[in-house]
Amino acid sequence: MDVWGKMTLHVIKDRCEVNDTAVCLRAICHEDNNKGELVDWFQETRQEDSGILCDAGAYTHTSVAILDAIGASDLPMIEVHLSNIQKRDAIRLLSNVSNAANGMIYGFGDQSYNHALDAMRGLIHTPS
Ligand SMILES: O=C1C[C@@](O)(C(=O)O)C[C@@H](O)[C@@H]1O
Repeated sequence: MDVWGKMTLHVIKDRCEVNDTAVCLRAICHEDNNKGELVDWFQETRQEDSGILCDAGAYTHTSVAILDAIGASDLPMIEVHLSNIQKRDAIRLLSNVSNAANGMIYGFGDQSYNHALDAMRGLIHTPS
């Protein structure tokens, strides 16, 4: 079974990083296999950052450090996954990261990221 699809992260990144000038949204993508680097990345969120889309990969299911770093950023966060983590093996049913998430989008392959960007646009631009 093809779980993740054929789209490379490089292409997904290029697609997400296209400036959306209509709503002043600019995505910056960061990919790292090292959990500490990811924690650093979340801790270094910049003043101009408005939100986080997070696919923590396998760390989703194991990392409290990533959860804490995202929580400390005080930014809206949408958890994203290529695959439907609820439909896979039992170990993926638990997400630590979702405790800091405004919402989750998963199971749409590479389109998950587009849907998550749309959802983030809504979160950022909906007056509270
Ligand atoms: O690394 C990954 C990829 C994933 O985050 C996804 O995007 O489908 C789902 C995780 O369970 C898995 O460990």
